[in-house]
Amino acid sequence: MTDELRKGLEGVLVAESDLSQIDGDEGRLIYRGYAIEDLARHASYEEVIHLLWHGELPDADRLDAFTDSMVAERSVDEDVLETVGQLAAADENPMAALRTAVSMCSAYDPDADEPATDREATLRKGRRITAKIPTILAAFTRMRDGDDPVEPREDLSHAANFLYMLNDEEPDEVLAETFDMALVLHADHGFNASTFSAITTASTLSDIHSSVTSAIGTLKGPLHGGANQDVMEMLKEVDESDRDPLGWVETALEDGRRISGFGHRVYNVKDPRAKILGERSQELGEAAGTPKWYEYSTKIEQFMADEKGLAPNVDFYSASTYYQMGIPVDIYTPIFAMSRAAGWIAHAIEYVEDNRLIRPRARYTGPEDLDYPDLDER
Ligand SMILES: CC(=O)SCCNC(=O)CCNC(=O)[C@H](O)C(C)(C)COP(=O)(O)OP(=O)(O)OC[C@H]1O[C@@H](n2cnc3c(N)ncnc32)[C@H](O)[C@@H]1OP(=O)(O)O
Ligand SMILES: O=C([O-])CC(=O)C(=O)O
Repeated sequence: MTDELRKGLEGVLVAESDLSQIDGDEGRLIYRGYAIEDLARHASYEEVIHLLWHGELPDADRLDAFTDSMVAERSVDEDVLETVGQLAAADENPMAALRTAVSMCSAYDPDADEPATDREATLRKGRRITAKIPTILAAFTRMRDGDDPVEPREDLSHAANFLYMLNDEEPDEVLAETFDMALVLHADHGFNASTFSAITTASTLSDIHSSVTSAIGTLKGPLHGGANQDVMEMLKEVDESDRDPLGWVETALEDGRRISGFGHRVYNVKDPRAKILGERSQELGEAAGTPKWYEYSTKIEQFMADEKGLAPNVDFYSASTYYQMGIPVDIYTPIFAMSRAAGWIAHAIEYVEDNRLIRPRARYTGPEDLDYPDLDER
């Protein structure tokens, strides 16, 4: 036992994993050996899920069978949809609504009672969770606007089907491909905070719905996945202020604010995902004649590098990319969850295969040897 205190578990090695590797000094990310740049360019989200869950990129037949098995699970039980509608009517936070709905899905899962050590049952449950999240999120978003949910389609990819269910309109090729790429980029990232939550829950041999529910709650925070929404709110604030982005950021830093989308526990350089999303944000802005979001972003990026030595993380350029795709700002973080579900499930399954209960300790700094006072003496 060591008494060295590592706040935030920084740099502490707690497990071995075949899933993803991050080189924080070189700005490199790989999923099971494949560079994120290659996967973003060539792989669909379905291929990446297969890679993470089954250890290899599928051949064409396997990909078809895997895609069909995901498509078959897109519909959500009526009771869950009704609850989602109630949460929408109550104007619940979208991440909180997703957390509740995913948790509720376990009541309707045919494998709900199978033990966590049953890998195949956990995979089936994980597949259902991953397939249903887009349906839940699209329904929630529509219902709070007073619109009816749109039934999933079987002939569209995971990414295109979500945009279709969100807008009741089939997305064009650029939108579908951009969204698919965003899902690929967010699918896994080592032992980040939400994945660690998922694993901590899994390490008690609890079920995969509980792991994903824990993880959604963890991703929601502004220091983690919640930052993508904050970035867009910042860019809009800059825009509405009519100030130069540099002046705006300078004031924010002087006020002691953190600039969302910058800094990272592992990357000391620009996040490779931010590079890819930045290019896409620029392309979308040029195509739509709205280059200002990308321009604000690059100015802020330069300023943060010069003044703070901090580089953008994945959340910085996903924000303007989603904005230019017409996606509502407060569902950016649930979209992150939609993708990361694949990584959470992969890690939970991998961890349980060589399980050890996660249970660190804290150094006690409170008082000792107090005399217990009677109620009327306090
Ligand atoms: C998908 C993701 O989760 S990516 C991360 C998304 N989160 C964000 O973008 C939120 C903004 N970023 C941050 O708050 C942090 O950079 C984190 C939480 C991501 C990483 O934090 P840590 O590794 O714990 O670094 P820590 O918080 O100790 O910061 C180190 C120093 O950089 C500063 N710093 C870090 N990020 C920022 C930022 N975004 N804006 C301003 N200053 C920052 C801190 O103030 C600190 O300075 P100090 O030593 O003078 O006090
Ligand atoms: O790895 C982290 O700490 C945060 C992150 O970038 C992610 O989860 O994608």
